[in-house]
Formats: sequence, C-alpha cells, structure tokens
Amino acid sequence: MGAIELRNVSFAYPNGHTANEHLNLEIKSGERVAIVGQNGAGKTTAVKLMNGLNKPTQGDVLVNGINTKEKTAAQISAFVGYVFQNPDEQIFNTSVKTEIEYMLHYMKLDQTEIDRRVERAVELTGIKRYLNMNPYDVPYSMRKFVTIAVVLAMETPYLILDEPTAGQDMDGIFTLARLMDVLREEGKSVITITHDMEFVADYFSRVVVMANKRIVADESAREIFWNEEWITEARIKKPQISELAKELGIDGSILYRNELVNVLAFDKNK
Ligand SMILES: Nc1ncnc2c1ncn2[C@@H]1O[C@H](COP(=O)(O)OP(=O)(O)OP(=O)(O)O)[C@@H](O)[C@H]1O
Repeated sequence: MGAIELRNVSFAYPNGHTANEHLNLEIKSGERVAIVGQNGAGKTTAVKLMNGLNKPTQGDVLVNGINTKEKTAAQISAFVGYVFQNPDEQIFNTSVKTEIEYMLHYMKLDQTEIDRRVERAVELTGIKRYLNMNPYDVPYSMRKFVTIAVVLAMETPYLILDEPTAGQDMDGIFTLARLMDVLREEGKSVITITHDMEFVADYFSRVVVMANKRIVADESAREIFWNEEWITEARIKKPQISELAKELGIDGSILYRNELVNVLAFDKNK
C-alpha cells in the first residue's frame, strides 16, 4: 500500500520567505484527510510539496516511495492530482471538454479510454450540460467542478482539493461528498484544504491542523474541535453545533446535531 510521506520537510520560496518548517506527515492511500488552519499558515505550500510543484528546501517528500526531488512536477502529478483554489488559475482551454481531455492526450491514452474517463469525470461532477461551453462562461461554482473533473479524469491515487466548498451551495457539497465516497470505494485518497469546519466535521475523520508554518495537531475531528489550545493557536472555528454545545455548557465533545438533540432530550426527560 502506498503513501505520501513528508519527512522533516521545510520549504522557503525563492524570495527567502520560509512557509513550512519541519513537517512530518504520512497519508496512506485510501485515507481522507482535511488540512485546516489560519490564512497564511502554509497549507497550500504544503500540498504543493505533495504533488511536486514545490520541492523541499530541507527534508524529503516521498510519493509511493518516490522522492519528489528526483522527478519533475509533471511526473509526480500522475500520482497526486491537485485542484487549485482558484479555478481561473488552472483553466486554459476554450471548451470544458478540451480542458478535461488535454492531460489525457498528453498521457497518450487512446480515444476510447479518453471518452470513458471524460464521461466518468463529468458524471461524478455533474457538469454534463456545460461540456461544450467555454469554461469562463460556466458559473463560478460549476467552474470549480470543471477543474475537479480535469483532475479526476487523470485517475490519480491521491487527489488534493484546495478549498472545494468555497462558493458552493448544498447541492455542490453533496456532489463533493458523493465523489469522495466513490474515490474511497476505489481506494483513492482525498486531501482537502478547507476553512469550512462543517464540511470537515461531516466528511473527514482525520484532521491536520497547521499554524505558523508547522503542523500542530493530527487527530480525529472530535479531538481537534474540542481542544481549545489548538483551536486558538490555529485560529479555527468550531462547527456551529459544537460551539452551541459549548455555550450551553454541555459536556461530551458534541460534533453533530443528533448528538446535541439526544443530550437535550435526555436532560428534558430527567
Ligand atoms: N510564491 C510565493 N512567494 C513568497 N511567499 C509566498 C508565495 N506563496 C505564498 N507565500 C507566503 O507563504 C505563506 C504561506 O502561504 P500559503 O498559501 O501556503 O498559506 P495557506 O495556509 O494556504 O493560506 P490560505 O488559507 O490563505 O490559502 C504566506 O505568508 C504567503 O504569503
């Protein structure tokens, strides 16, 4: 079984700014991990280390045993797909279909395989009706799904989503949840950077917290959201249900609505 491993990794940008310090992390294939933390904590820099866009200035990043320093970003991207935070930074073709097909042609796949992958990616992301449109004419929330489809079609064992819920309504979030479930069934990993703590609580059991260039915690969602020290250090919010439970002075590390309802119903019946 493969893994992405960060071994004592630090990274400084060419201007000398150090964005990551001494990161140690292992994400096994099939795992689903959320990365959270304040703006500028170094989350995007860290995931770009995972897909070879950034190379460590210290330490090593291994993807399924391959050291990213020994490969180009294009070679590593065959294993680790990365969906940019801003879709407009990723899109460069004039139709959704050609955008999704571009990398598949680069990978020299035959047309039957390309058609199969496009159909699957389009179905999973719900963008069929936009297929022949210019990506820039697609509404912003769906444009994000265009870029997700591009990376899904590459069928990498690891998929990184940078802020996937930004600008999404409930339908968009359900589409994301469904596609993450399909990837889990296929044994693929999803690594997500997000500021959306409801999304974290609902769909991620493992949460990595970053603050000031470092990883400060790597625990279950429940451990993270009920640890005031990590919450304060990383300046993250609790999910609303946890916040409410805390304000009501309820013990029990509440994370979900049904847990709060059960406690309140029990108290009422006492
Ligand atoms: N190309 C760059 N050159 C120099 N510094 C950079 C560059 N890109 C990012 N930084 C800096 O590195 C630090 C970490 O940035 P990064 O984007 O990794 O943070 P982040 O945790 O993903 O933040 P956000 O939640 O706002 O996306 C920030 O101080 C940022 O300004």
